[in-house]
Amino acid sequence: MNCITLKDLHFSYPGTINVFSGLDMQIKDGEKAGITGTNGAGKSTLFLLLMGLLKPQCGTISLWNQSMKTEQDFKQARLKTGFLFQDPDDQLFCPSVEEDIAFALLNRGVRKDEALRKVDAICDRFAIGHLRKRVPFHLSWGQKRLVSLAGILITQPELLLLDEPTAGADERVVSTIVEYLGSYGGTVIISSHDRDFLAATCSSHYHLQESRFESVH
Ligand SMILES: Nc1ncnc2c1ncn2[C@@H]1O[C@H](COP(=O)(O)OP(=O)(O)OP(=O)(O)O)[C@@H](O)[C@H]1O
Repeated sequence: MNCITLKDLHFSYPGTINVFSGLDMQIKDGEKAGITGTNGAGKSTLFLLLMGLLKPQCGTISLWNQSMKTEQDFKQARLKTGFLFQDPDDQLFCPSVEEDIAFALLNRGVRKDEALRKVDAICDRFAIGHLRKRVPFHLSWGQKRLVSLAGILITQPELLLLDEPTAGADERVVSTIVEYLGSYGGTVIISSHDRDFLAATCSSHYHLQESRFESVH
């Protein structure tokens, strides 16, 4: 089964040239796909379209073989998807790290004591327990990256969309992410300019350029 199928997708930002004019793409369920592409090729835009945060002018987006037609369709799909924004400042908005990490669980109706137990576990795994009471806005870039990741992984999503997860991250953060992805059983799409990181984490490699999504061997 395909996790993602895009057919003849057209998208442009208001008043600008087309980012995509006829993009086709398929990602299988369970695939770990790395995406490369030059600056401005549309990798972040692609993720925003997959999350339903941008709407294509035409073409179809199917997730788990279901065509995404309405906001409700995307809402359901988002419950099963973890999206790491390229800029962690777009992701973190709570007054404390602990609240940010627990947010998605509480938003899904998980009880507070259970959510906090899961926060304990993921903070241990990512060695960020000492940051729990800190204000996310004041963290370093790499710390923000780990907290953002913890906040999306805590729900154990079936699909992970990671937009340049290693940008600005030190070796420890990178190896924490590599280790996590090594034991992750879902579908992952990673946009990155770091080919070594993609080789360490992905089973397939695609290049995005001028609306073409092509497999790289
Ligand atoms: N909000 C916006 N309004 C107008 N144009 C935008 C907007 N966001 C992105 N773009 C343009 O859309 C194109 C695709 O941008 P996008 O950020 O998706 O590329 P990218 O492949 O992720 O690039 P990078 O590797 O630099 O992160 C670029 O030409 C960019 O300037």
